[in-house]
Amino acid sequence: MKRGLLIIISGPSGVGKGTIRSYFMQDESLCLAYSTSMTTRKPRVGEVDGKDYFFTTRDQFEKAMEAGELLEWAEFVGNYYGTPLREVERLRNEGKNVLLEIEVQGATQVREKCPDALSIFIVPPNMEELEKRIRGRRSEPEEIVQQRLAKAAGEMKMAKDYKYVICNDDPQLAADMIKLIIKKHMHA
Ligand SMILES: Nc1nc2c(ncn2[C@@H]2O[C@H](COP(=O)(O)OP(=O)(O)O)[C@@H](O)[C@H]2O)c(=O)[nH]1
Ligand SMILES: Nc1ncnc2c1ncn2[C@@H]1O[C@H](COP(=O)(O)OP(=O)(O)O)[C@@H](O)[C@H]1O
Repeated sequence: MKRGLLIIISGPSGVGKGTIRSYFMQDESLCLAYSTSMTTRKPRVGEVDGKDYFFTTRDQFEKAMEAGELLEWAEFVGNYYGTPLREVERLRNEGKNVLLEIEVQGATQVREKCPDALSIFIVPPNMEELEKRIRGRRSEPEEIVQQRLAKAAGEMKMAKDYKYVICNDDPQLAADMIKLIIKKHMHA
């Protein structure tokens, strides 16, 4: 069986990564599996442990890191985030195209380890719209929103390292473009 692709999707907090994903994730022809990350961030209302993230303590996270259980990891606005390696390998060996929704430092680590990973960066139409979206989500206190927005400008500079850059103006259109990109690489 052909090994599945490794697909990285990055973009600043609030750009719409999760929203876009909900438009294409269930498309069976893409044969996708979402890699659930580990994080020390507290769950948001409605987030499910083991589905959205594996919510964990700093201590447990550091143990996983030291044991070499993570494909990549990074600290983002005061919390650790990382990708459990074993599950990614298992799914790819089953032929699934594995989607990593990770920030820019982690993406750099994955590209170094897996140069054939397919990478996509999502940008907002403009920074005012990004601010509107992250505030509109009402998931973080003001202080954290400020920190995430302050990080966004630096993250946008990393877009050049990605194979594709997509603007999330209309989420359906952005999802359709991602579908086309994945299909092209599946049949390459
Ligand atoms: N490096 C890395 N980044 C991750 C991982 N999981 C999530 N992230 C990124 O961490 C950042 C913060 O995620 P989160 O707190 O869920 O906020 P959101 O992206 O605004 O919904 C986002 O850029 C995520 O893409 C991971 O396993 N590794
Ligand atoms: N194209 C879009 N136009 C307007 N609002 C959007 C668009 N895409 C996402 N949103 C909204 O922006 C907010 C952040 O989206 P989300 O998917 O949580 O971002 P991310 O996963 O990148 O942090 C949500 O409230 C979502 O409904």
